[in-house]
Order: sequence, then structure tokens, then C-alpha cells
Amino acid sequence: MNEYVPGLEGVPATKSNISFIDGEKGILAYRGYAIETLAERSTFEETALLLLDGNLPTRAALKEFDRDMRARRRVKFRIRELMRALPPNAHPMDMLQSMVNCLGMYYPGAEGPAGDAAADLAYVHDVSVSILARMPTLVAMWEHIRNGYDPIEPRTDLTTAENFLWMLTGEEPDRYIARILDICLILHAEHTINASTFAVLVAGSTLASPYSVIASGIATLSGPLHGGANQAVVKMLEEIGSPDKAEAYIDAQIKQKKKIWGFGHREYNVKDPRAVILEHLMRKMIEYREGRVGPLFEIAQAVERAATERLGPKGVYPNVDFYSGVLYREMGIAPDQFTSIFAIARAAGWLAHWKEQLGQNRIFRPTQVYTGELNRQYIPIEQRG
Ligand SMILES: CC(=O)SCCNC(=O)CCNC(=O)[C@H](O)C(C)(C)COP(=O)(O)OP(=O)(O)OC[C@H]1O[C@@H](n2cnc3c(N)ncnc32)[C@H](O)[C@@H]1OP(=O)(O)O
Ligand SMILES: O=C([O-])CC(=O)C(=O)O
Repeated sequence: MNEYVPGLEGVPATKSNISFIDGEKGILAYRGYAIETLAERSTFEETALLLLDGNLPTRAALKEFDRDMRARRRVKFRIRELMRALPPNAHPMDMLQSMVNCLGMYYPGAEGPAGDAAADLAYVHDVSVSILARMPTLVAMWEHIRNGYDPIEPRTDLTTAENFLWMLTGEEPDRYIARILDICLILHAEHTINASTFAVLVAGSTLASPYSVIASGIATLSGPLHGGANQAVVKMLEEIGSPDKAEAYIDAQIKQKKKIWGFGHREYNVKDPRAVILEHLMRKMIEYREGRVGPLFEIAQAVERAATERLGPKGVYPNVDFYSGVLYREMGIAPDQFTSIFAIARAAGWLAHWKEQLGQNRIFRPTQVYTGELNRQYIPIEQRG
């Protein structure tokens, strides 16, 4: 069993009952519920609790979770001061990774589980709420702090998505747009053992602080081969500039063996079911805005047609990152914030996996295939030439 598989493709690294993918049929389910059903009927808060606890919550459990989340949105003055000390051009994902780690120095829970099953369940729930409630606050606060303004205080009368838009813009959130964002959060909340979730499992398996565990996930999500692709997609669409230039751009990229951002997935050989929903949400947005939207969607549609024609035969189709940025751009969100929005949603899945890992924990310690030399003679520096 010492065969090396690059990228661990197809190698099971854990057992999990959190989510399921059928990459041939384009199926994704969280805890057995189809993603399409959750997108239509659930909310981010309910989905987060479903992921954490395994079942759809009772009305009372959801009410309590929602109340806790709202009550814990604020962050301490010290956290705000630390954020002010960061360079204004810091990438939001770097800010988020650092500040989530800092949360662990200011709020309880960094000590890790005690080793008592019942106490640990309460502990895991408590620290999960602490992280889930405050990550959107950090992201929205950063938008103001990096631009030299005072951040906007969170409100307790709004949902996670509504409050995020409120904190970002200082304007009363449009309920229709906030519901679109809410669905985006549901769609990004979980996706089996992807790179960032694997990082979370590895860090969690050492019994590290959950704040550090989530910071590992944020670091890993930030790369353009993973969550960072949503920012890269919008940059690519802006570079293309108009739908009629899409074909030539795609041809040139493929010829130079460069990536088409937002395309391809280790698990799917068909169009990602979340990309299907995000595209549909964009159409809803266009309808709602009576056609008054920017040019990015039409360019994205032209890129999808051209890239699918050329890469489809290899099983390379749009992934979740392809249409999300187009939607966020329509919400007036800065492109370098897109991956942070992904992170505030994915934190629900990361925490669910952290909890599951603690229940079946064994430290991750794989092996390697050594390709170096052995028994080399040490040559004193004077004799090395
Ligand atoms: C939330 C997420 O993480 S979703 C993924 C977000 N990432 C991106 O959108 C970045 C662009 N996509 C990619 O880089 C890749 O598709 C990944 C990283 C997502 C998956 O990588 P892998 O499973 O290792 O796929 P791999 O690189 O082996 O690709 C298989 C073939 O499809 C091609 N291919 C895959 N994705 C792309 C792409 N985006 N553009 C052009 N060609 C691609 C590869 O060149 C390769 O072709 P070959 O067999 O002729 O050499
Ligand atoms: O599953 C993956 O490899 C990438 C990921 O996190 C997602 O698509 O949401």
C-alpha cells in the first residue's frame, strides 16, 4: 500500500456522513438533503445547524442557534484595534486568517476539547457559534477599516446574509438580494473532503485550537486552484471585456496550457450542480433588476459556451466559483472579498468536519516515498570548491 498517488486523487482520507457527491450525475447532498432542496427551502442558519448536528433542527433549536449567532456578532474593541494595525492593502483572506486566530486569544475555546463526551459536545457547539457568528463581522469590518472608515456595528434584527450586507454598505439590506446571498452561503457551506477541509482535519487531528483549525482552512481555501478562483474568474472576465472576445481568449489560454478559472473539478465530470443554481440566481437577479446589470454575466455565458465546447470532452465544466463572483459583483462587493464570503459559509462545513474528526480522532500522519540519497559522505566546507 505504498503507491504514491499525486494529489491523493481517489484516496479515501476519512469516513464522513456530512456530505455526498456523485460527480458523474452532478449530485451534491448535505446530510442526505439535495443541494437544490436546501437552496430552495433552507436558510444558511438552518443549513449550518444541519451540518453541525446531522439533522434538520427543531423550531426551538434553530431559534436558539439563531439568537446565539445574532448575540455574538460583535467583536471586542481590541480586535478592531488589531485590524486597524494591518496594512490597508492586506488581502481579505490574509486578514481573515490572522483575525480568526486572534479571536482565539480573546474568546473562550482555544484550549480544545476536554476529553469528556458530553462536555465536548457543548464545547464544540459553543465554539462553533463563536466562530460562525464573528467571521462575517470581520469580513464586513475590514471593508471599512481598510478604506480608513469606522466599521458599521452589527444588528441583531437581521439574518446572517442581511446583516452582512448591512455591515458592508450601511444601507438597509434589500431582502431579495439578501436572500440570493443567503442561498450563495448555503451552496458554499460544505463539499466533502476538499483541500481546505482536509487541512482542517489535519490541524484538528492534532487537537489544535479550533480557531487555528479554521485559520488553516482559510489559508488553504485562499489559493486560486481552490476558493481563490472566484476572484480570478471575475478578473478573467474583465480582461476579456466583451462576449465576442471570449472564443479567441479561451483558444489562446488553452494553446498556452493556461487555466480557465472557474472551470474543472476533481470530483465532477459534469457541470457543478451549484454552478447551475448560481447561474439561475443570476437570471433571477437580472429579472429583479429589470435587466439593469453589468456586462460580466454575458461575458461569462460566452466563456462557458467556448470553454465547454473545448474542455467538455475532458470532463471540464464550470465549478462553483464560475458564477459566484458575477453575482457578488452585482451586489457591489469588491472582487478581493469574494473568497472571504466563501470562507464565512464554508466555516460551517469545516466545523462539522472538525466535530466529526474529534469523535473518531487519530492524528494524521501519512507516509512518503523517499526519493533522496542515503549514506552521503560529509565533506568539510574547505574541500567543497
Ligand atoms: C471551490 C473549488 O475549489 S472549485 C475549483 C476552483 N479552481 C479553479 O477553478 C481553478 C481551475 N481549475 C483547476 O485548476 C483544476 O480543474 C482543479 C485544480 C480544480 C482540479 O484539478 P485536477 O483534478 O488535478 O485536474 P487536472 O489538472 O488533472 O485536469 C485534468 C485535465 O483537464 C484540464 N483542465 C482542468 N481544469 C482546467 C481549467 N480550468 N482550464 C483548462 N484546462 C483544465 C487539465 O489541463 C488536464 O488536461 P490534460 O489531461 O490534457 O493534461
Ligand atoms: O471539493 C473541492 O475540491 C473544492 C471545493 O471545496 C468545492 O468545490 O466546494
